[in-house]
Amino acid sequence: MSKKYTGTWNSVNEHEVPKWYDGCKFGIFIHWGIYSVPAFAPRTWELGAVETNEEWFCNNPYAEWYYNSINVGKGPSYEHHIEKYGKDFSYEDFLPMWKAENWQPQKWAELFRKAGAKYVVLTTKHHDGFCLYPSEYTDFNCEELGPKRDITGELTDAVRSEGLKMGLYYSGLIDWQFANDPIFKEEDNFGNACPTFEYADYSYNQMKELVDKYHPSVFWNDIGWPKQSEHMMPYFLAHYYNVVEEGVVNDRFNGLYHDFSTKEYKQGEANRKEKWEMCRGMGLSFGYNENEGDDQLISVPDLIHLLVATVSDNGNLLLNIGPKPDGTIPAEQEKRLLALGKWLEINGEGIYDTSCSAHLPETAGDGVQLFFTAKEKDLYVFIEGLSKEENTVLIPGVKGSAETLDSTLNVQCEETKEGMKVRINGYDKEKHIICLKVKDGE
Ligand SMILES: CC(=O)NC[C@H]1N[C@@H](C)[C@@H](O)[C@@H](O)[C@@H]1O
Repeated sequence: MSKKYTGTWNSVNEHEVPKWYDGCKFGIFIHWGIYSVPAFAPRTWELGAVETNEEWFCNNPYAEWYYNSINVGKGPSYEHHIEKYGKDFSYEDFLPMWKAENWQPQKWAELFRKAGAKYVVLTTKHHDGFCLYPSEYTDFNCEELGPKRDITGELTDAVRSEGLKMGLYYSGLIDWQFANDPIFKEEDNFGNACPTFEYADYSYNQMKELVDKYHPSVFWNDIGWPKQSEHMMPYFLAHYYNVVEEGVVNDRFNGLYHDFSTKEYKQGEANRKEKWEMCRGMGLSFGYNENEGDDQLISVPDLIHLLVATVSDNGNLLLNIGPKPDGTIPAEQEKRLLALGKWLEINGEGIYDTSCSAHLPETAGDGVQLFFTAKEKDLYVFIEGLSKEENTVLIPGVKGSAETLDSTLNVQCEETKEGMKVRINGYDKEKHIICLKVKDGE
């Protein structure tokens, strides 16, 4: 008999992070919307690298912020809009250009599976207020306008048919259909972006309809929760957990509640003692940005490093893709997903369903980095920075014998008083980070 939650903080605070979420380690974030049509933002900074002040909001690298980037009336996106579309061309005028004519949700889901992802999170309503599902509370949605399909419903079915979990993103506190003064700095709006009871009711009803229609395994709220309905939060969470027993939520609920905490690019803190999730795009944007070609995206080695470093620190990686308006995924993004999947085919045993090891990451000389994960008593050692075909690496404080997850490598182990000395033959740089399994090594 599954636990029944009541609408009280005492009750929902008993909720624990479900094992499936901790074990999944790698998910795909999808930002797809009207903003995918102009697909424009300047390539400036990673979130968290600079202050989110006027300079940030007038040079916003997030292409999904296009509405605000033209609403501020200055900066590269505004100038681009005036030059390319003219000052009388509104954001909503892009809607008929979002046709999704080549969209095949099953192909997306197959790609995510091949990438080694175990869950997906789709934007159902981003800050522009456009709904990627047939909401009962607004006609500003993708069944009535633009693609004229239930994007959320079709993708949810395809993702689940490929054996992945489906999560939904909702912009809880910013909705430019309700409040659209230009945002020049975070404190202007984020704290109280939509300050009406009308919006509080609207957003509560939409979040509940998303839970009831799609039973999302992850409810990924963004920005925050309306102050006017904060007292309703435990009721929503109790309803969500009662409807979706395996449900899990992030930490963007006004700091009042979370199952897992989030980092976004450089913003946010990770504490390995609790479950957290890193989300980022492959470039500086979540929405598709035509200014981000292959050379501007994170490299495959850096992507594999990000996954290993995140997982070894008790995190999940939620890696974003920004599809084009026709429903295709940019080739440079697909290439990276497939490369990650190829690496995970060989090394996934040291990633999926592992937990944090007592061993902390450390350097092993000659620029070699070590990362660790554990699975019951077995220890997995990730070795980054090998360069030669033949390498000798000392793994301090580790005893026993190691086998490599990559069967094309040859590994000999020698126990020394400092730890395990391993000789690795057959390395080449296409292998990126390699993984050794040390039976009973944890
Ligand atoms: C830290 C924060 O509030 N980020 C908001 C940010 N979240 C990203 C996943 C994207 O959806 C951005 O467009 C959004 O502003």
